[in-house]
Amino acid sequence: MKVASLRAELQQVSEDRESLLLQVQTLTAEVVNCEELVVKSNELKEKCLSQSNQLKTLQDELEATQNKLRVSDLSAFETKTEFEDQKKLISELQNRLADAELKIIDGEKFRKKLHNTILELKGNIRVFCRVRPLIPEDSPGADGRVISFPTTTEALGRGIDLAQNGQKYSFTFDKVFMPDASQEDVFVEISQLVQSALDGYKVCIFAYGQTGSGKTYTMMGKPGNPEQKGLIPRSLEQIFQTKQSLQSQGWKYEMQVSMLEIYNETIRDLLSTKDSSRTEYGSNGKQYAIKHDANGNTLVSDLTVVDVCSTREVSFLLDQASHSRSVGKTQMNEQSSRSHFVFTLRISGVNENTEQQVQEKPKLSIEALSSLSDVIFALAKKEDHVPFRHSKLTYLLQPCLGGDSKTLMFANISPDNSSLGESLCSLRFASRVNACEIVSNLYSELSWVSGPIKSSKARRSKAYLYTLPMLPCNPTFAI
Ligand SMILES: Nc1ncnc2c1ncn2[C@@H]1O[C@H](COP(=O)(O)OP(=O)(O)OP(=O)(O)O)[C@@H](O)[C@H]1O
Repeated sequence: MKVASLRAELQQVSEDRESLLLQVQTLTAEVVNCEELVVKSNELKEKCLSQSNQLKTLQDELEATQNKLRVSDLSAFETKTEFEDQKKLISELQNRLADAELKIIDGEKFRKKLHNTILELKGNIRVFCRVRPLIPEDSPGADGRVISFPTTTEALGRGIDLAQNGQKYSFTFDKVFMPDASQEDVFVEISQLVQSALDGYKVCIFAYGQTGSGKTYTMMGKPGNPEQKGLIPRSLEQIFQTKQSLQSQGWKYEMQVSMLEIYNETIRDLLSTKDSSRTEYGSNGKQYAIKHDANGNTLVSDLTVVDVCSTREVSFLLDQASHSRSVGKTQMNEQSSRSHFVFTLRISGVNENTEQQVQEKPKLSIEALSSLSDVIFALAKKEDHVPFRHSKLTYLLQPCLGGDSKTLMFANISPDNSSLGESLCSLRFASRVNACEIVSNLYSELSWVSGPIKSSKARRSKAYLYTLPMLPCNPTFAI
């Protein structure tokens, strides 16, 4: 019984053991599972931690970006406001600029008017006297003591005295240049006239005097020596510089040059491309007829007119003309004093902004020299008939002696005593010309002579620069 009970018990124990073993197995498997789960859980934890870190970073970044966005929004707003302000300012400045431009245009018109008034007050015909220094070519023993320059307040810089046979002859001009006056000193005095040419007025500058008295030196200067450049190159430099600076105000200028020589009543085109050395003087097949149109304008037919844009181009043409003159001189076999050189610059300007014009209508006429005195004295005596048509030269000068035009005559004087007679003659003639100032203004009112020369919109302008040899001494010039 006991054995049976023990067996039963053993059986039970073994069953329990089996069951427990099974449980152990199950639990072992579960433990393994659990361990795996713990590993996984740890991995997940780590992942979670890293992701939460990432999330944190992203959140921080987001916040920073949002901050930035807010700042950007703010600055965009500020920029927009600033832009609007700037736009307003620009529009304000544009209005002010337009006002200023109008004021400049008005100011420029006013300046032109004042400038012209000043020149009119100075006289539309002015005479400058220039005494050249003694040069090695002067006769041996020559001295300049026959000429002196008064130092009284009224005559300083304007007076010149000549002593002949114990007698003193005194003259006063608008300006007297002593022998030491530089080319620059002389140019300073005429630069206002050059400005007038740019403003649309006809300007005529001519040099008068005996041979060797310095006409060419005054007008052209010494080639190859910049300090001794004459009035023509200096005027051209001023004209081209002003042309450049006026471009910003809308002005566009066009310049044309012609150069001719008159010898013995014959006109010679100094810019003709036809080789004049192979032809007789003045007879290169062209007639150079002087024509007057219905408006009273004068033209020289067939004359070469060259468009120029720079001083270099004009220098080239001046060289060409000078060469042509020297060829002509050889043909003439005469002293240069018998020929007259005429340089003409035509200036046409238009302002694209204001549609203003400064324009010259072709008007040129040439005639012989000796009639100049007849014309001047007829003007001085206020005679009904002024003999402009008597000579080519006075035809040429006709537009320059009336209306708004400005004429400047240089009386060039040699200083040596052997030239005294001719110097006296030149100064007497120059004095008579000087006396014509007021008559010139009077003449502008005589509509029968030249007709209207100016309209409010368009003006002619022309710079004439001449060298004229001396007129024959005429007792009627005596003062
Ligand atoms: N102001 C001056 N200073 C220095 N030299 C001068 C001056 N004026 C003239 N001369 C010199 O005097 C000489 C004669 O001058 P220029 O040739 O200009 O005379 P001109 O009146 O043109 O003569 P022409 O009528 O014969 O052509 C030249 O050698 C010139 O260089």
